Amino acid sequence: MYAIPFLDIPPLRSAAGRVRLPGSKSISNRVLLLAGLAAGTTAVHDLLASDDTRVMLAALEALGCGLRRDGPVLHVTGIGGQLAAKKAKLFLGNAGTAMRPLTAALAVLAALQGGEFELSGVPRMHERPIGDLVDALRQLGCPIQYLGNAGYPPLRVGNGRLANVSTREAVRVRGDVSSQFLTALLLALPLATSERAITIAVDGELISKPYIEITLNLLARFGIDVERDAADPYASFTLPRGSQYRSPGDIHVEADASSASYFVALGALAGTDAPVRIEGVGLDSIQGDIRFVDAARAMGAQVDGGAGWLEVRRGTWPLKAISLDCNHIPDAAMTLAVMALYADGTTRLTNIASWRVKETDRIAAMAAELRKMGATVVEGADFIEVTPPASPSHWLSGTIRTYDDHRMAMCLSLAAFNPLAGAKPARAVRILDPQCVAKTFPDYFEALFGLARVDVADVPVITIDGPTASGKGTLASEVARRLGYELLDSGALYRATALAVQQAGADPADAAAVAALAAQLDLRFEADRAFLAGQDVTESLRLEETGNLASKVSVHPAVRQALHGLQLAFRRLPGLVADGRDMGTVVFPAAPLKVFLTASVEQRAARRHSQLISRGIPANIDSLLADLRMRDERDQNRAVAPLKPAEDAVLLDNSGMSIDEGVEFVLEAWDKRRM
Ligand SMILES: Nc1ncnc2c1ncn2[C@@H]1O[C@H](COP(=O)(O)OP(=O)(O)O)[C@@H](O)[C@H]1O
Ligand SMILES: Nc1ccn([C@H]2C[C@H](O)[C@@H](COP(=O)(O)OP(=O)(O)O)O2)c(=O)n1
Repeated sequence: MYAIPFLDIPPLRSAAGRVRLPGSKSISNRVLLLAGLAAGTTAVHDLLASDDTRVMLAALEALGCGLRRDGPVLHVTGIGGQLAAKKAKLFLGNAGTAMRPLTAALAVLAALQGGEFELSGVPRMHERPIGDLVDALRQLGCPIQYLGNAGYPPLRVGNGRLANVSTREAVRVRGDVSSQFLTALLLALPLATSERAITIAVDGELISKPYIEITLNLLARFGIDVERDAADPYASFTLPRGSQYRSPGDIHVEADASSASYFVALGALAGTDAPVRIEGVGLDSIQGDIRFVDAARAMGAQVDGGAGWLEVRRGTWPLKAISLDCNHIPDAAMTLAVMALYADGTTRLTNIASWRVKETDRIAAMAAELRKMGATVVEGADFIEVTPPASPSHWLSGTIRTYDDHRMAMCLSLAAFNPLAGAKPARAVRILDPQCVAKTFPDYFEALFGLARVDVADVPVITIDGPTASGKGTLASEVARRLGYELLDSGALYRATALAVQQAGADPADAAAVAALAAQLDLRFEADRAFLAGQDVTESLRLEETGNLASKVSVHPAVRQALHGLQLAFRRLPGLVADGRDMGTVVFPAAPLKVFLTASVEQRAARRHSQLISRGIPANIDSLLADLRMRDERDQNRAVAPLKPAEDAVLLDNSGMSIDEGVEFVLEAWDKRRM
């Protein structure tokens, strides 16, 4: 996950390959609640790991459910319909799929068994309406109190005493604001069927019907068959008398069909040479958003699929503008709004009023961000109309706000596509707060970068060269972390070559022998450790002795040549920070930002001294100073790729600077370049 303030996505050109998607959020949280209410243990496979499931799991734990991880499987032992804890305060973040059903289930349990629970969330959750659900639960006689504004969380359900739950009359609930209220009642009301069946009657036209189908499908998996009226299957739902949640034993969570929409769109936009293959969800999905596939086809995508897989290529190009009622695919429809940037006319998406009460007001947010890309957008209470930029030259690069909304971030990342080869100016986008994708798809950007193809010249590189102990490694790794970029510590390659020379007992002066070892270097980096031929060399790599030997073997042109390709391969999405001696002069001569880092030799010796001492390695300042001078001398005066600033390098003497000041200096210089 990119836990950074912003992520710059360079111009993307095409896409191909395979992606396995994380589990569906809607299915995950419904399954968790049902398993938590049922008696016995349910083994949940492929559960989504995300912010929204984490808050649900924390809530279940607080309510006394047993949770046990066994590799990828989560075993949930439910409370069997009996409150184990009668009081709890539950924080539910921004997870509507946790807030609504837990409100309903706990309101019923608290009324029947005497309990008191507080449910709260992040500020945005406290702006998302829940009044219609509360009204429905109050009809049953469940005591519920608003702790903030009437109609919105936070809430207190139950008051510690038993209440009379009356189920004679049908419970009426509005269906035209959010289908999550109906889902919440369907999931919770089996708890109140001991005396008689309960009917839920829907007022108004039910929106997001496919989500109700998911709910009914999962209830059936847990042994509850909801009765419906054949003539009007969305008008009322009856839970039979004596309904009991029965664990199915094992249950698999399908991959998220809404998440699939980004990769279906990717294939439609950029699957030019080979398809984008999506695994974990397919044409057999129980999720309504799978019907996004039809919408994508209507825009021109070529989609194949089967049980648990989809393959998407570009078909018609440019895409065809469409006009579509999106009631059946409310979440995935956002992806259509971004595909509309690449269409041959105006795309109109209607019946999307529910966008306004999601993680953010998605109609307003989408309109604002698409305009930044150069589109013309008209918005109404329940529709959006997107007309693409007049021509590629009207496309704009931009900074995308994401409004703490995972789907805004994922959709708008697709705007980084530049399908017209060589179109100038190429479009890049900056995504603010990229970690908001953690709500449903923590590794979304990694998955995108795994499929996207670029012109390698478009992948930005920042080079940091300088003498030993100037702080290159420290500066480079922090700059890379802050930008979410890859890191190349080129010195480590020369150091690993030095170790290989040592192990082979080769002569460091024998250029051909050393170059042969460098060419076959079996070096692997894994979670901050380095392995040479399978052996952990993290510590020996950093020894001064190794650095000095590296300096000696690196004078041979053949050795440098042998390591050249390896270094270039580090230039990957979304960008690279490379540190060494010749990053700016030889390996990445066209890098848009080159830093030459120096500090006085005395300072550097002192830094190295304290670095070694802090690692428990004995060191002597005088001999370090002598070694450093010798190394500077050799690195600066060798014939090939000597240590020197590139002509266009920014010089940074950090003798009097803190590490943070150095980092800020480079990030500011980078931001200026970007302008
Ligand atoms: N202003 C500074 N910038 C970077 N590093 C510094 C600074 N001041 C002290 N140091 C310390 O200097 C030591 C050497 O830094 P390192 O990154 O290993 O250098 P290099 O990669 O250039 O050999 C580290 O312990 C680092 O924490
Ligand atoms: N791009 C590079 C990086 C390192 N080298 C050589 C020269 C250096 O003295 C050694 C060790 O480099 P390294 O950057 O790991 O050393 P320091 O951390 O600066 O002490 O490798 C090089 O020739 N070219």
